[in-house]
Amino acid sequence: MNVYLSDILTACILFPVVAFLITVPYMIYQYRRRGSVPKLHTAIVYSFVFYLTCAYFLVLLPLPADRTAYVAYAATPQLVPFNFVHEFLAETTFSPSDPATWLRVLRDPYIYEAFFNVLLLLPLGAYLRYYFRRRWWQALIIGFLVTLSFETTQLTGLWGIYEHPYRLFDVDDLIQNTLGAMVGFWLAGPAMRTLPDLRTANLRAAEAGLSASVTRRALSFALDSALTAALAVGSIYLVYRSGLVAAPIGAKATAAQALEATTAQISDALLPARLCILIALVIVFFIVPVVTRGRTPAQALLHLRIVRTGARRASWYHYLARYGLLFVFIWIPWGLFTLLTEVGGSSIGSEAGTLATFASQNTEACIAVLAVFTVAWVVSLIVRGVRAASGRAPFVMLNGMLSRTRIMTESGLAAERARLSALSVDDVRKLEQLIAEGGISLASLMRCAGEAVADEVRTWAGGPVRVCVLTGSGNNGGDGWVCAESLARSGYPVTLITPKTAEELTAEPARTEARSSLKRTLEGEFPLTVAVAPEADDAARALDEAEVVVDAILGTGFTGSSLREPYATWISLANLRRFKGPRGKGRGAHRARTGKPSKRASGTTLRDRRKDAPFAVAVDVPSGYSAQAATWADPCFCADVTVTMLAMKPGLIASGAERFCGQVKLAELVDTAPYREKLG
Ligand SMILES: NC(=O)C1=CN([C@@H]2O[C@H](COP(=O)(O)OP(=O)(O)OC[C@H]3O[C@@H](n4cnc5c(N)ncnc54)[C@H](O)[C@@H]3O)[C@@H](O)[C@H]2O)[C@H](O)CC1
Ligand SMILES: [K+]
Repeated sequence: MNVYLSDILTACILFPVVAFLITVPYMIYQYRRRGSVPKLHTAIVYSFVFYLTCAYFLVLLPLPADRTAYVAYAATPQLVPFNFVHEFLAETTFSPSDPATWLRVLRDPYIYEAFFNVLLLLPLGAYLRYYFRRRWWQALIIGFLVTLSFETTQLTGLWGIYEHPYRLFDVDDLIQNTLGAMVGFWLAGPAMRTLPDLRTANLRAAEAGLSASVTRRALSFALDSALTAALAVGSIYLVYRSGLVAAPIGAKATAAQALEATTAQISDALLPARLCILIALVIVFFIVPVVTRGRTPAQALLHLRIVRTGARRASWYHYLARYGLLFVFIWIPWGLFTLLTEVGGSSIGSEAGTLATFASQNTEACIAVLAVFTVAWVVSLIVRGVRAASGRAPFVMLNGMLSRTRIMTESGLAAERARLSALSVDDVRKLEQLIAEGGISLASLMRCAGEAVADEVRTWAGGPVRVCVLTGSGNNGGDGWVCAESLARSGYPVTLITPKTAEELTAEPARTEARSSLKRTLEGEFPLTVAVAPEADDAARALDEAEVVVDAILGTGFTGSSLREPYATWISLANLRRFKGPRGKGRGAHRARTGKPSKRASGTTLRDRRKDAPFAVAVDVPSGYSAQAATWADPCFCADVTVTMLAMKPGLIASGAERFCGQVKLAELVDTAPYREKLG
């Protein structure tokens, strides 16, 4: 026991630091991928690394005194399964009928060691289910492999470092540890009902990453400044080292010599150093952005870009104006300050003479101006920073305003450009025709559209979860068929709900795609459950079981102000499932039976979705929502993400669209630029 405790104590002191160092690359990866570090994920990864480090060291320690130490009890592996039960029964005085012996059981080494062995891998099982979203059999295999690695490390004397095994290879440890992983896995299930859904946290992190936050920009400026400083210091060192110019004060100068040097001498000799600083600034803040079309080195690292207002590409003079102004603003208070401090100096340059005389006569006034300027600058910076942090306004600095430039994230820029190049629904149809005339068939567009939605599901789910695809009888439904096939092929259990058989569909290419997909699944190429015009109860069951719902009922072909059956019921059921939970879990039984639309269920925001709600993806546009007019029917599908095809549509970028569309992502499917030109 003491061994365990002292090991835990060492771990408590040392491992938090080690775990943090291991977590840092993860944070950098997340920052670059999503543009923000998801706090919850980072905390979980940190705790996981910390736990694994502790667990491994608990297994390794204590080490033998020297490399050749022979540990007698560890020499022969214990290969009899459940040996600890035999040993316990042979030695124990425990009797179920005698309560006085009950406590003794807990103090029996066979029992508490078994208990600790189970406890050791219990967190692993929980992490595997909650964070890594593994299935039970995957947790079983991983749990077993981890414990096997523990035992083998002991058996091989830390992989040959020690000449003999120093801890016993015990098959019972394997059994108990693996059991622990499974207990953790099962306990995580109920716990997950109250724990936050990490996949939604991912969605929020990606959303947060769209905007160039103040912290991200401050970090980028700090990194660029550090790089500039490094370049400047390096080049100054090289310049003076080369002997081409005299150092301001000779390396071997005495203090007296240094004091004798006049301000002018120092100023002359400092000129090359000042030039070095200027060149470093020009390289980092001008030349690199020109070469990379709008990114300083740190901005490239943090996925930021300088653009003109309106998300247009900036030119070289924009970078010059932006950073030129910034450094002028930074320099003004500094220059004023220098001027003031140099007053009374013996040799002020003639050009500064008049100013200096003025400054010497009005020192207090100059200090006041300097203070007011600096305070106003800092206060305005803080005010704009706070406003930006609260999401009320983008963080625009004065130099940005004057140079008409902005800093945006790469993902935010893509979203903004997509928003600015939105097309009306009619234009999207014309675009489709132009693309088809250009040689890319509508069927292949449909395949790309379905794949784009399937990719979105895969990114979110991270593993094969149960999916329910709701399809309509038009081409939006066709996208749904392609998506269902793609997911089924990657091992996702998919149920596709359709109002008609594939044969009865009339829209093309949806009919052809649905028929061939059905043929392939009937031939056994991939498993797909197809429910044709199911009863409301059956549809509800499929939705209750699903972890992802794909809405491919209606797209841009939706007309009117209400939905016809069976779509209205399906959408109500999907919304009910997301906002009220599965049947029998707080949802009215009568509503569950009839699938009667609930007014409250539609048009609720992401915040109101249940934690265990399935992830909802709308294909092109949520069904019941007008992609053109931004009006909606009751019910209207509420999505977490809408994957829209070819171009953004006016309804998707209208204010309040988020309520139904969630996050809107553009799937361009093909390079639309040449066809847009033809569209005029
Ligand atoms: N055109 C292409 O090749 C591609 C299209 N893509 C996807 O297709 C849809 C647009 O398809 P379309 O067939 O024009 O319309 P819908 O599927 O959205 O709907 C038509 C279908 O819906 C019925 N309907 C209309 N209004 C209602 C209503 N109020 N209630 C019930 N039913 C209604 C109508 O009768 C028709 O049967 C587009 O959004 C894309 O998702 C591909 O992305 C690319 C190729
Ligand atoms: K849809």
